[in-house]
Amino acid sequence: MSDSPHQTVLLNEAVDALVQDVDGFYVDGTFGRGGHSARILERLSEKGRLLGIDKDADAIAVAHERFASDARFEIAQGSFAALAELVGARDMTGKVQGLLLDLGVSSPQLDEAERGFSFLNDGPLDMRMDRSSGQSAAEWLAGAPEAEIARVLKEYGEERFGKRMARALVAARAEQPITRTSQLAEIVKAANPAWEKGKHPATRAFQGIRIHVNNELSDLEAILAQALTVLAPGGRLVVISFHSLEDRLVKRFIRRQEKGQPLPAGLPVRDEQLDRTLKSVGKAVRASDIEVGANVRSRSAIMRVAEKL
Ligand SMILES: C[S@@+](CC[C@H](N)C(=O)[O-])C[C@H]1O[C@@H](n2cnc3c(N)ncnc32)[C@H](O)[C@@H]1O
Repeated sequence: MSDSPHQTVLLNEAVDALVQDVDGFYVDGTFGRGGHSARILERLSEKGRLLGIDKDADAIAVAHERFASDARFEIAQGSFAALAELVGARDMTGKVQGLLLDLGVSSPQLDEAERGFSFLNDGPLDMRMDRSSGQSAAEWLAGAPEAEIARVLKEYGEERFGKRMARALVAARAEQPITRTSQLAEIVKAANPAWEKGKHPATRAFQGIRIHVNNELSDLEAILAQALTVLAPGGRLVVISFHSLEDRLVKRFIRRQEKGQPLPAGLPVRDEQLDRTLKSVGKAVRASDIEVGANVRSRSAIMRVAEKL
């Protein structure tokens, strides 16, 4: 397991927005290395409780090590898409005071070559946050039809040369299986005719494949819907996203819940009959210049907060 640290992004901003009741029950859906969790626990009283969730066995090991002696804390291994079940099993449905999501991968996941997330460090082409289930990136690339690869690169990687890269990957795998991150990076790099300034030419392709392999967008959609049932009235949803696809999902979800059920125009409906479930709190928050200077990963972070009505 990598012992490289994870620099927590928007630490004060997220925890300030999240914790409104120090005796409450909170969920950190993306435990990572516990940066946000540690700060939440500092804020909570003896009565407060925190449930951490992570897909990654390394994160779970850190949670046991770091917070074993804190009776207010509990960790669950699995996808945060199982939120309603995890909260229900603790008899806390409708009673959660705050749910935090700090999406994407942690620095240790990226830095450890063996995890296969990085185009900079050569390693086995894995990219799974949960290595005990699902297909690795290498397994997926070995069998996926060209059109599916192109769609993943284009939709999830927002890679405009997705089709061209998919063609190159299919041609390359006919010669030799693509099993290393360096192989993937080289093939994609050679198929990229217009390198963006300041960006590795394989950045978008790696992002797209990672999102696909980990079901990142469908997990996010699933947990957002469940947040409405687990949160208590006044409870907060705090989401930190790192790319536009995630942020768009979060922004649209909050907007839809703020507006309530769409009704035919002209119906004589009072405001309170609209079935609104959330109200957004403040504007989207970005990392300060000081934070970006100290941690380049925070540059793309955007945090949105909403409160259950
Ligand atoms: C950016 S890191 C969180 C860092 C954490 N806030 C900290 O300060 O240490 C994201 C973590 O969420 C986990 N993760 C991402 N998607 C997940 C999902 N759908 N279910 C459970 N864990 C997930 C990853 O394994 C990773 O450990």
